[in-house]
Formats: sequence, C-alpha cells, structure tokens
Amino acid sequence: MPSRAVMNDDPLAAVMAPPPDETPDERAIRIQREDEARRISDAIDDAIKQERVMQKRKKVVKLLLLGQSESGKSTTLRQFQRLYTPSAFREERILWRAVIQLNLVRSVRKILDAISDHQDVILESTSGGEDDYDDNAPYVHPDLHELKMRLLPLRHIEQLLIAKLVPPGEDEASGFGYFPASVVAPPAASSASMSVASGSISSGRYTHGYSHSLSQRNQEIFVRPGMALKGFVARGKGSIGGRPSSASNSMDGPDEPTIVIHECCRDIQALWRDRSAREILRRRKIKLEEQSGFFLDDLDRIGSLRYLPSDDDVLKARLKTVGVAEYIFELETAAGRDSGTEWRIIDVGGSRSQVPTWVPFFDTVDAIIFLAPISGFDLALAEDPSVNRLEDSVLLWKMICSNELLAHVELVLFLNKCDILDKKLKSGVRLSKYVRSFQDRSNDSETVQKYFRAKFNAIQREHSPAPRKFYGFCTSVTEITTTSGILASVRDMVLREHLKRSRLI
Ligand SMILES: Nc1nc2c(ncn2[C@@H]2O[C@H](COP(=O)(O)OP(=O)(O)OP(=O)(O)O)[C@@H](O)[C@H]2O)c(=O)[nH]1
Ligand SMILES: [Mg+2]
Repeated sequence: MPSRAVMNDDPLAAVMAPPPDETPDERAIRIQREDEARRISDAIDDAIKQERVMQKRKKVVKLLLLGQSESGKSTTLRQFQRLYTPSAFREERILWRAVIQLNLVRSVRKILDAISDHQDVILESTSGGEDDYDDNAPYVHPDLHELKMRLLPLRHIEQLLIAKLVPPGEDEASGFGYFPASVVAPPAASSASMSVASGSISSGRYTHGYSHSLSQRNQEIFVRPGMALKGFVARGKGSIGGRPSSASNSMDGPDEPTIVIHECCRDIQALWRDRSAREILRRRKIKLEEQSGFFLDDLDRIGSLRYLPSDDDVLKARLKTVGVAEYIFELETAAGRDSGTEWRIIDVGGSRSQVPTWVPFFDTVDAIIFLAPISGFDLALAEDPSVNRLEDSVLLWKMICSNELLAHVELVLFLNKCDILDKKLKSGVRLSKYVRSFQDRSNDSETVQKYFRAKFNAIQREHSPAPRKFYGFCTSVTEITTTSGILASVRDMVLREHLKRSRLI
C-alpha cells in the first residue's frame, strides 16, 4: 500500500482514496458502488466498440446531383426524401409555405410589372385575337389600374417573406437576376454533337432586352446550405436540401402573409383571368405557367387561411441553391439489402459561377445523377442571357463524361422536365427551329425524347475516358409516381455497382 505522502502527490488518488475512518459496513457499501460504476463504464466502452465496428461495416453510398440551375437537382433530393424518409418530409411541409407564398406573390408582381410597362394594351383592351389561354376566362376587371392598387399590400408581403426567408446581411441574391422564361437565347457556337440553330431565331422572339430594372426587381431567393440564421437551415441527417427553417413558420394561427394573401385572393384571381393582362403577357412572351414556382392556378388552396402545402406543392416550389451541401439519409423505409446503407446525397448550386464548387466531390462519389432539362431548348440561362439552356446542358454533360476523375463513376442521366417539353411541343413550338440537327423528324414528345437520349448517349460514348454503361431516363421529377419508380431503379443500380466495386477492392 502506497504511503500517504506518495498518494498526496497524486491529487486524483487523494480524492478517490477511502476516508481514513471508514467502518467495515461503509467499506462494503463503497466497494459495491465502485463495482456498479465499473460495470456501467465497461458496458459503455463495449457499446462504443460495437458502434465503431458497425460504422466500419456500414455501406456508405455517395450520390452527387449535377446539372444547370433550375434543372431539378433539389427537387430530386426532395423526392428522395419523400420516398425514403417520409415522416421527415411530412414534418417539413409546413416550412415550405413561406417559399410557396413568395413564389405566388412574385408571379403576381411579374404580371403587375408587365402591365405597368404596357399601358397601351390596357387601353386597347382585347377582343378575340390569337389567344393561347382559356377562352372562357371572363374579362373580369375593366380597370386594371384599380386592381393594381388593390394588390399593393402584396408588395409589403413580398418584402416580409423575403425578410423571413433570407438571413440579415445576406445580399448575394442581388447577383441573381430573374429572366423571363419565354426568352430565347442566341446560341453561341453550336455544339459538336447537337447543333442548336442560331439563324432561325426571329428578332420578335429574342426579347431579352426586357427592362433591366425589371430583372433587378426580380432577384431569385436562394438558400445557402449551412445558412442557419433566421432564414434557411441545411440540416444534415435525413433532412432536405434547401429547406426553410421552422423559426417563423408555426401552425399557431395565420401569419400576416397568409392573411393578406387570403384577403387578396379574389383580386389575384381577377388579375390572372383578365384578358388584357393575358394579352400583355402574351405579347411579352411571358409564359408564367411554364416558369418555376407557378402557383396561380392553385389560388383556392394556397389562399386559404389554413393552407398546408401538399407533397406536390413542395416539389413544385422554387428555391435556388447556392453552394454545396451533403445530406445524410438513413432510410426509414430501408428493406432487404438496403438496410444498413447510409446514403449521402450531395446537392449543389447549378448556376455557372458555381460549377467549380462541384469538382472537390468528384473523387469520392459512387454515382452522379446529371439532370438536363430538355424543355429548355428555346430558353436562355437565367444568369447569362447569351447562353441557350440546352446547349449549356450539353456542354456540362460533355465535361462530366470526359472528366478523368469520374472515369469509373456511374453516370445516370435524367432528361428532365419532359412534362413541360410535351406541353411546349403540343402548343406548336417546333424543335427543329432551335435544334437544326433534328431536321424534319416528327415534332412529338416521344420522338424528341428518343432523339435527345440518343444524342446524350453518343456524347457519353465519345467522351468517356473508359467505356461505361448508359443509364438514361426521361423524367419529370415533380411527378410523384413516375419518379418513385425511376429513383428505386437508380437506387438498386447504384447499390449493386457499389457492392461489386467493394468486392473488387
Ligand atoms: N414541371 C416541372 N417542373 C420541374 C421539374 N423539375 C423541376 N421542376 C421545377 O423547376 C424548379 C427548379 O428546380 P430545382 O430543383 O430548384 O432546380 P435546381 O437544379 O436545384 O436549381 P439550382 O438550385 O438553381 O441549381 C422548381 O420549381 C421545380 O419544382 C419537372 O420535371 N417538371
Ligand atoms: Mg437547387
């Protein structure tokens, strides 16, 4: 037994030492307590060891979502969450209300701005003409100016919603101007495999001269992963990319935006149905219904004081991503060979300035889902009106296919927004006007999808450093049923290839 003097050198031993006047009974109780503490401590150590072993055994699959801005990356992530962590998705639906309200209010403002810039059309009014809207839509309001005045409170609501969603001091949104979806970009040099026409764009359709002030007034609201102030929070585990925070979105009762939107509902409806307003939009080539975050046809629901976003609403909401974020999914609905797999899905911002931020993830991913929105063949990039969206997608696809770091990474192509493509083609827009190499093929959705699939496949074959399989899907990722099936196939394929690779290693 160490002497008292030696023990005093060790302050811990001094504290732990039994009291000098301990009785035999006290000693027995103390020893019993110490044994119990040791048993608990050993159990904790064992649990930690077991956890480490589990971590080592756990399959981690990394999936990267790539594609230009508005291609549908974050929507695909939301679909993934809806499918595999449904309770988290359901819980978060209410948090999207403010985003959807802002999307709605912005659509209203686009109409009001267009009206302000086109007084002449209001005075002319409209009778007949080549309407591409519902002919039964009543000419509701004889005085659009009066309507505009009545909708003024929405300006304040827009500011309120922005303040609610964007953290203070975050002013980068000003760098992202809105650009009308009907704008046609003059394509730059045609891409090698798919020539995008340049000469066929009539000056009438090339309308990107849309007033500068208007584009500034329509900055897109974005979410920066990791923004944890009062705006958006990109939580890790099981949470969704670009999800709004709950801080100011309680179900306690209708908040100010909900009340004001409810009160303005009839006037918004009148504005949206008004023939003069529709004529102005038509002349300006503004097709709100084809733009992201279009909710004007859902006013009855969204204008309700008790509005709770549906799954479809959450998938249709538009919230731009800036930056990169990794989301960890432990699948709630895991089954069979999926159990124990941890999915890490990386969502990136797709606008041009953000492409360099993708690269650091290239050497650790198992698979990439690349989204090419093929409905954008007649549109310009929001961030660069001189670049055609389809051409930009082709160039990005080529860049990804040819990248040496990705030579052995599985590439899955989503030719996305097929629903919009279908509507566009049915409305009479001819693909051959924009994509010359399409020539005189039939202008129907099926032929067009087949054509794009073949072109993107050819690019992959030509540019991949090593041969690889082509996984190409025609998708509309806002649609629930079709997307569920496709994501299940992708999940199985990625997992299968991942397992094969781990066995090889
Ligand atoms: N109709 C239709 N809309 C879609 C489709 N895919 C995405 N969208 C909508 O398009 C908008 C843009 O989609 P996002 O998922 O935000 O696009 P993103 O690629 O994440 O864009 P960034 O964050 O800017 O890089 C959203 O309002 C979506 O609801 C589709 O297949 N069909
Ligand atoms: Mg996004």
